[in-house]
Amino acid sequence: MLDHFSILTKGGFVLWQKSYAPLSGAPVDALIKNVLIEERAGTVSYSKDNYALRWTFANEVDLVFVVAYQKILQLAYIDELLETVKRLFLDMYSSVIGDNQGISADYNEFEPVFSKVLKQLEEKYANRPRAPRKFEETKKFENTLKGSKVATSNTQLLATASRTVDEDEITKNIKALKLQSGGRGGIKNRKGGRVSAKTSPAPSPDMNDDNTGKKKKSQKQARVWEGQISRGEMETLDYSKEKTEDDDSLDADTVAAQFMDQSKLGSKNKDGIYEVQDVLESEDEEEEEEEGKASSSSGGIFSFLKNITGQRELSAETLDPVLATMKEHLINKNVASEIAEHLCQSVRSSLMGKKLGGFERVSTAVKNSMETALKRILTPKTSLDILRDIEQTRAEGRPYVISFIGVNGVGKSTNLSKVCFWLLQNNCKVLIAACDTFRSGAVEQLRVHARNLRALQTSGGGVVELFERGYGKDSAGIAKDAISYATANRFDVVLIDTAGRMQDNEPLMRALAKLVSVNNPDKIIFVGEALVGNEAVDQLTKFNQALKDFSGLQNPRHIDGMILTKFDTIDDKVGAALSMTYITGQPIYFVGTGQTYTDLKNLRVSHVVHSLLQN
Ligand SMILES: Nc1nc2c(ncn2[C@@H]2O[C@H](COP(=O)(O)OP(=O)(O)OP(=O)(O)O)[C@@H](O)[C@H]2O)c(=O)[nH]1
Repeated sequence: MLDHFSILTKGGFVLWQKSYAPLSGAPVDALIKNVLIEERAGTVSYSKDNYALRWTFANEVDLVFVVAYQKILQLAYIDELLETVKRLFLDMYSSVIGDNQGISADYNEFEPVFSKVLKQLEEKYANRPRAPRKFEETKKFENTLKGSKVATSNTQLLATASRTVDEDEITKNIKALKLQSGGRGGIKNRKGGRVSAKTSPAPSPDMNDDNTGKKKKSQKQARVWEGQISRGEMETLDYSKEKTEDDDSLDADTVAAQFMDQSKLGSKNKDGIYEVQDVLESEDEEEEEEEGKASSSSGGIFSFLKNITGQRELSAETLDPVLATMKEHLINKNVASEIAEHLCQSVRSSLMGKKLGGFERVSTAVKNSMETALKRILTPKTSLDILRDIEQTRAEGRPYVISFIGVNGVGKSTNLSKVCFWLLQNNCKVLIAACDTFRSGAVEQLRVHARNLRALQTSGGGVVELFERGYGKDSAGIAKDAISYATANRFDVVLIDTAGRMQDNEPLMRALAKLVSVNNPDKIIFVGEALVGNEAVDQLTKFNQALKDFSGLQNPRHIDGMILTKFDTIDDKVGAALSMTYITGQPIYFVGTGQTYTDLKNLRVSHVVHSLLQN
């Protein structure tokens, strides 16, 4: 028995609903928020707490039909119920569902119709062989069907009645299994999701230079992992006792000349807040956008779809070729293929059955729908105003804590330092906690940054200090000590630098989850390269999973946002911005655009959407 059926407008207004049991935890609201609004409608089902939810669209009138039932139940009639109810409801009411989507109409007469349909379907399916859910069951089921008993007595039943549900269910199960075994492996093996850099990295000075005028031979030394370091080495590397303050005599102008680009400096807004620059739109971008608006089917933006001509009603036949082109286009822009597929499915679900007006083309409808979907995904759902949050924690008498996490070499330390520069420009007192206790050179790298930033700030308002305890020690403990020190000494912000780690390295992921659960930072920022392709899905999913699985907390934390680095190397292949936002549902706080402290920028949604959709 099902628990609930709703008929809603796509805007979330309920036209008609029927509940057979009180619903706990608002599963339909969760479906709207997490699936329909987040452009995940291309998926076939959604589960929330104990409920399974399925739905179908009537795009011609912008309605959604949703059914909720206990997920332990195997209700084979759900698909047929949804389709039948949709057909009958539209037969009865399509004339009243006009411009205001039938919000004021009375649907009481639908109640007996619905009940009758449900009863008939329940009876019809009661006598069928059960469609299995798991693959082992599917196999058994297939064998049973092939076996003499069922084969002789149920051949006809299979050929007719079962077709709509059981066979489809079996095919779906088998397909799902293939996807599980092949799909995930595919992502992992296809590390080559990377795109080649079209523009070379900015020829700016390397921030890892020790400022002596000589470049280090190599930027990094070999990583020394926990357990491999000898006691002697550890003592040599433990700088916690001897603090080197003598380097504060650096001249601000010299450092500025090397590590800042005046032309890239942000500016103060009317409230006196220092804001970093926006990623610059390409010179002809705005022009093209106008062009695209005026004539989206002829040249310029979206012309990659232009050869596909339109027809009156959108069907699988008319939509699929356009969506296939769109998917390929998104993948070429470096969107993870899995996500390009989900998105196109979502757009497909929202367009099927829709009637095209006048001379509207299929490609224009797909383009418009995709543009809306991209904007919806990329628009931040939480505030990006870190400075306001800092004000709040300052009032609470504690520092605001941000931890920077991510895989190796993506630019965590460098971009942490750029964020520190931005905070210093906003008069904050910042403590950098050197919690990469694994890679030799990591602490010294931060020391150079802290020294440079201090030098740059001699005329500014902020203050920066480094909290370091050397190598080989528990990073969670060091972060804790740093936060206590910052609280006692009235720092506004603690920036925790963590060791880079691969998402499959369980011991290191456990250590990260511990750092997070012990210190409960205000923000967990994932630092990821804009170059990453399919690998983005695996990295973010596994980092989030580890924070959940290894935290030991009842309410585990997750990634709160991202910094996308090396944005200067990707030209218009901005797909990683979309992939990362789609997977986490969290915003991109900044993008890194080079190797100086002024190479930190804001990323505008319009810029990403435009770059993704232009030729
Ligand atoms: N072009 C470009 N290079 C960057 C950017 N951000 C960082 N880098 C460079 O990327 C390299 C790695 O940066 P790090 O900050 O050491 O990376 P990390 O993630 O801290 O490294 P691990 O601690 O080893 O995990 C350095 O050479 C940086 O200068 C960026 O936005 N653009």
